[in-house]
Amino acid sequence: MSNTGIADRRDVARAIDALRRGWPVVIDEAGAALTLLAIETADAGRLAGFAPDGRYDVLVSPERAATLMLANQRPAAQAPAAVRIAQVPWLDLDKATALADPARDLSSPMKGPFATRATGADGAAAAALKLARLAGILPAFFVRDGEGGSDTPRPSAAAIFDYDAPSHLVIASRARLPVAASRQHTDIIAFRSAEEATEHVALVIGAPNGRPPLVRLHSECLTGDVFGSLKCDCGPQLDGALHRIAEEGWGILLYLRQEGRGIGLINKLRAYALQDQGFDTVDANLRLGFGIDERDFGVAARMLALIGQTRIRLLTNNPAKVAGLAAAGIDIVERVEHRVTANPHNVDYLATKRDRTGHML
Ligand SMILES: Nc1nc2c(ncn2[C@@H]2O[C@H](COP(=O)(O)OP(=O)(O)OP(=O)(O)O)[C@@H](O)[C@H]2O)c(=O)[nH]1
Ligand SMILES: [Zn+2]
Repeated sequence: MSNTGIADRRDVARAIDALRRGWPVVIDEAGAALTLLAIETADAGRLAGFAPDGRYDVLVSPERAATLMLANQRPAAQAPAAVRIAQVPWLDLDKATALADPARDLSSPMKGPFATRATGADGAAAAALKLARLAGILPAFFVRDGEGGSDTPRPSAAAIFDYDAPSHLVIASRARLPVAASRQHTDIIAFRSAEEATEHVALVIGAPNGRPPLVRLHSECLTGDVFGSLKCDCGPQLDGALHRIAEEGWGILLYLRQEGRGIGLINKLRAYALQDQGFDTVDANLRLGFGIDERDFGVAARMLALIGQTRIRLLTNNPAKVAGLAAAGIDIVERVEHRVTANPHNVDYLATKRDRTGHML
């Protein structure tokens, strides 16, 4: 179970809420603390309240720093948790926004030079980036050392890292759900963690027949699943997976609420805007300051364990899903290829999956 208590988790929840509203947050880490204000949700008044003396630095992710061609001075083997850009007189809200938001990279190229300095608290800085992802905002902050006000949410770095641990997930409800793809008995199971608003779902099609179930991990894609977007392959993959499982007569589709490979809908649409400028799906994520794939497949392993099916056949082309599930204790007896027909709009996306993220296509 969890390493952190209810009070810790409440502090993380309050911090996520505060970031989205443009309020400051303090992250505690053994003896050091960072006070943060998210750049995306800041405005002039909030920034003045955050730093009445006008003193602040800017904290960005290593991925964003690489795009900006900045890095903390460290041995190369020791990748920085985050990169802290020291304040210079002209680093105002507008310039900080340009540092944070790649939408303006082409129209307003960066002005420098910038100097970087030690983050002050590496664990807290790394936790800040995770908090941004949990809040669905750009991972970039105004930062000061030490205390905030007495009413400022103050989670520990450890509580932030533990916050979305798969062990918090429980089955909340199970019901019958006839679906167009299948004539077999189908159940829908909803999972919930007290911490997160998102509800993961499993469709259990057919009944155990002695063979390990055919399992598909599908990550949420609003644009592809609901609107029939042609930019990706999600819609046809979802439909194809349901039919494939139905043909087998027994299997499970996990619908994981990990929109945009874990960066959330708004950040995915920001990545799409960058793709409109010519960047591919990998570079768009990196320019935004995220990893290429921010999903944790431990959640899927936990769902399978709760359903009681930990020996499976996995429908995927993605080696990271195989590795992630195996690392979380799932026995994958077979990987089953999951191809769909390309279209003119997603042919480059599929080529990038093959060439840059190791998909077996
Ligand atoms: N950040 C980002 N996410 C995307 C983009 N295109 C699709 N996605 C997301 O990628 C996820 C789709 O992943 P999956 O269908 O699980 O496929 P996969 O990881 O490529 O692996 P397979 O099992 O081989 O299909 C969904 O969450 C989509 O929202 C993109 O350009 N940028
Ligand atoms: Zn998609």
